[in-house]
Amino acid sequence: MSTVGVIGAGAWGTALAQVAASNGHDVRLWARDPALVAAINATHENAPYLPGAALSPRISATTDLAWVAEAEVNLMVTPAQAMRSVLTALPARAQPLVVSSKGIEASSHLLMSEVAAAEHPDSPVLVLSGPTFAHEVARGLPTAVTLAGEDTAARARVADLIAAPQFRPYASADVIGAEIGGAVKNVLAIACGVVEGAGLGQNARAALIARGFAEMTRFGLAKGARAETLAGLSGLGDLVLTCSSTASRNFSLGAGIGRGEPARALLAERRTVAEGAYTAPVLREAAAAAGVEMPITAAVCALLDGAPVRAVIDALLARPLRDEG
Ligand SMILES: NC(=O)C1=CN([C@@H]2O[C@H](COP(=O)(O)OP(=O)(O)OC[C@H]3O[C@@H](n4cnc5c(N)ncnc54)[C@H](O)[C@@H]3O)[C@@H](O)[C@H]2O)C=CC1
Ligand SMILES: O=C(CO)COP(=O)(O)O
Repeated sequence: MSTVGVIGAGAWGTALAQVAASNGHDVRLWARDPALVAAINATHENAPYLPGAALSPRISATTDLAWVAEAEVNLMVTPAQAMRSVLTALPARAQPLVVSSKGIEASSHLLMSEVAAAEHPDSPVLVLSGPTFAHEVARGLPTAVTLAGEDTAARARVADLIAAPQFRPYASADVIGAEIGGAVKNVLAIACGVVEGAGLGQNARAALIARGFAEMTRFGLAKGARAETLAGLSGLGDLVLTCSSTASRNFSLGAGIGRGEPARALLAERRTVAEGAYTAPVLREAAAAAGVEMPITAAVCALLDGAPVRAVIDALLARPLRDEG
């Protein structure tokens, strides 16, 4: 049995820790908050972020990043905008880093795998992404993910550590594609939430998923992603999941905006991260730089900036008619 490090003890990091521990591995789960660490170790529950999940005693929470860095593999699961600072503090070893967060760095427009490669050039970098609500994974419900990485030996080793009948990693070499799907779908999930909150109906939501997927594909292809990755678990799969359920933080943020609640207030009252709110403005800039049209992303940005819901929807619907392809 091995030692697996998980860096970031929110809902997803904790669920991934449980996956590795259920496979018999010792798990070192890093959090920056000593009170959370103490509570997880005392109660075997992460009550603020993953309430109700009984955690394996093989999971040891810690604030000691150097101790976690000794693990055979480290899963990186902090909020995207915190990823670089945590990677900078993480002692450099040559072991694999598995990026499991979904977002784009605001200051650099870099994907998380690019940030990881820049900070830890000797580590193989992989991406784990897909339709994975943390609370379902923690309950052991069937889940499939894309595990992307160019280093086939590292990818096989990571798959071996985390795979279980109810947690199926599908291998891919398309790191960029796996990341772009996860980052973009968070923005589109906000848009789908708006449709729900504003009461625009199921037809509109399905149209938004399909046109959002077209938007994700245009951007992904421009950045070097493969079409089949975008149509797979980490792209379309995750888009469908998060555009369909209030269990998605991004969708529920959008639903509040759609009901007319101010985005700023909704974000201020949240403890958990809705990555789409941070990805949207970065994505809009990155898309403009790549010459890619992303009208739904632009609409989400306008709504996050406080534009009235009705005006934003009317502007989207008034766009000139065009070919679907
Ligand atoms: N929750 C889910 O179902 C899934 C989440 N993800 C992704 O995983 C990443 C983490 O999300 P969750 O675990 O859900 O977040 P969360 O909202 O449940 O918890 C965030 C965690 O990050 C910590 N944190 C906040 N700022 C930090 C900083 N500056 N440095 C270090 N730690 C910091 C918080 O204390 C908390 O422990 C996100 O990118 C998210 O998109 C991916 C798949 C599923
Ligand atoms: O990424 C997720 C599921 O795959 C979680 O989505 P939310 O962050 O919108 O809750």
